[in-house]
Amino acid sequence: MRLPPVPWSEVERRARTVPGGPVARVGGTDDLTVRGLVTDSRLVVPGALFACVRGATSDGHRHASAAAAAGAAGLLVDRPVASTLPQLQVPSVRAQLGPLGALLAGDPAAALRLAGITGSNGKTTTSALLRGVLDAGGDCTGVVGTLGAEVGGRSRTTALTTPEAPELHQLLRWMLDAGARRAVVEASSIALDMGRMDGLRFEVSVFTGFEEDHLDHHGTLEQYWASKARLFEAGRTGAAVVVVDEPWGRRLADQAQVPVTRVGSGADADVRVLGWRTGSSGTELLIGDDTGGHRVRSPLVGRVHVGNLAAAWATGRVLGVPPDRIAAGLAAVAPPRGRNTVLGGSGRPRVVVDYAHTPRALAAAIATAQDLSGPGGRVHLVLGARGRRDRYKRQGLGEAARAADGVWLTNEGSHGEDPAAIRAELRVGLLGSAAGVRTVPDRRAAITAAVRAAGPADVVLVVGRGHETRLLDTTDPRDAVHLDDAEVAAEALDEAHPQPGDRLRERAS
Ligand SMILES: CC(=O)N[C@H]1[C@@H](OP(=O)(O)OP(=O)(O)OC[C@H]2O[C@@H](n3ccc(=O)[nH]c3=O)[C@H](O)[C@@H]2O)O[C@H](CO)[C@@H](O)[C@@H]1O[C@H](C)C(=O)N[C@@H](C)C(=O)N[C@H](CCC(=O)O)C(=O)O
Repeated sequence: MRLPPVPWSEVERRARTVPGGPVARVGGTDDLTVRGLVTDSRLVVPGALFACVRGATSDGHRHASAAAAAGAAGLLVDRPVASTLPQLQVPSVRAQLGPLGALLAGDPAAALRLAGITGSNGKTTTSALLRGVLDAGGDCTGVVGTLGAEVGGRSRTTALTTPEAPELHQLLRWMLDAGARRAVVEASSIALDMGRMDGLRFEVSVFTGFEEDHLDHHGTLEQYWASKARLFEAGRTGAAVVVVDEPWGRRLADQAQVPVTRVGSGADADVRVLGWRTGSSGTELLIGDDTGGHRVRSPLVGRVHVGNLAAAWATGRVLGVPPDRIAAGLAAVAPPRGRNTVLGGSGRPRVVVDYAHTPRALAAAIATAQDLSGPGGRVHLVLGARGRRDRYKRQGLGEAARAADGVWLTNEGSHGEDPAAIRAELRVGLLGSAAGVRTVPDRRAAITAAVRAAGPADVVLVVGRGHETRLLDTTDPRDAVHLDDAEVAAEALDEAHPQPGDRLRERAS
């Protein structure tokens, strides 16, 4: 639906609702209207309001003339710029992105029931599960997160886990127009910190777990924690579902000012995991809650999903979905792309492709690979680390990798950093390890070599990139090349371990 343009005076009125200081209008007659809020001059369309955001590498104020050339109707600034365009000067442009993004998207969040999901790991899977649960309960639910945005069988790509506020509101509008009544939003700590979700009100928010990550951005673990905890403030969410199997979850549950449903395996859990088992065909768990015991089956593979499944169950209950509908929803959700994606098997080695990029997630992924290996089987790990990001994690990743039987050190996108230096830092954690460590700098070659070396009972675990399909080795995004770990693994499996049927077909052709 194309929204009507919004009068300049209304934009000004909404801007004044944001606390923090004076709003000054420079130019722009009362009959001026704007259509859409944009933060990137390269994405400006005629009639848009261009928000000049000061960033880490650039300053939107410097791109005002490019925005004007592209047809922007007005500017949102925190200092006046030399331009013929009318300007709205505010104390903080970032603080306005939520309220004005909402206004210019027709306030879609007001018509949607929202669920937010945060946690160091498990956000994407839990979002997909919750969406499945809500749809099984009879709703049409949109979802936005690391894998992009989806509603009613349609999808859109996004660059960030939680998009900048104007894009987020536009996506919510798109979902609403497609018939959604609810939306599940993945909330990254960086987004919470930068205010991308300010102004959104969640019916329920979910916490899937916490470990050290994104310290390049947050500085300290405490600040990282505080950013995540922000999602659970009383003004932002109505209820919380918290996985309490580790101290950070218990801390959140204890300090939250909203009603909390505790999820875990301990006796204090409101939704309790009473037992579980996982294998190559999926995961089964027994959950106990105030309505009794429930058997849950899911095609998702790996013990790491036990908490995600239980959290989705609990959230479904908080939102009033009956237990049989929740169970049906969880059973119907296919594994999200690159989250323990399992290939091979049936007499061939298995390959697991996973997004694990933190030490604890890697340890869990290796444990899952061990669960999936056959008698006497070995785990071959293909490991790298992304360049120019969270360097402090590398030694911990190396340490976690010691649990594998063999490690293939490789590239994960160096982003301009020296790839050999990245591998050297991973090696520090692996020092003295019994695991055989080989270095194959080219990622495609490393995956292929690991698959070739694997026996029928073995598992090759490829971690770090999961669903990602672009690999970047310079600082210029235009240099990114296509590389899909699952695609490479499937090719290597077919080449090194063809199924009997494949050979027959080859001979016949
Ligand atoms: C730390 C952070 O959130 N950075 C985001 C932020 O960057 P920034 O404020 O430093 O922007 P900048 O590049 O300096 O540019 C300033 C402004 O000028 C604009 N500009 C720039 C160039 C130009 O030609 N024209 C123009 O208008 C930019 O669009 C921007 O509005 O605004 C940019 C524009 O929206 C984002 O692309 C950028 O995300 C960067 C790429 C990023 O990698 N962010 C990651 C760390 C992130 O946010 N990740 C989280 C967590 C994921 C997880 O949990 O795993 C996420 O939610 O995705």
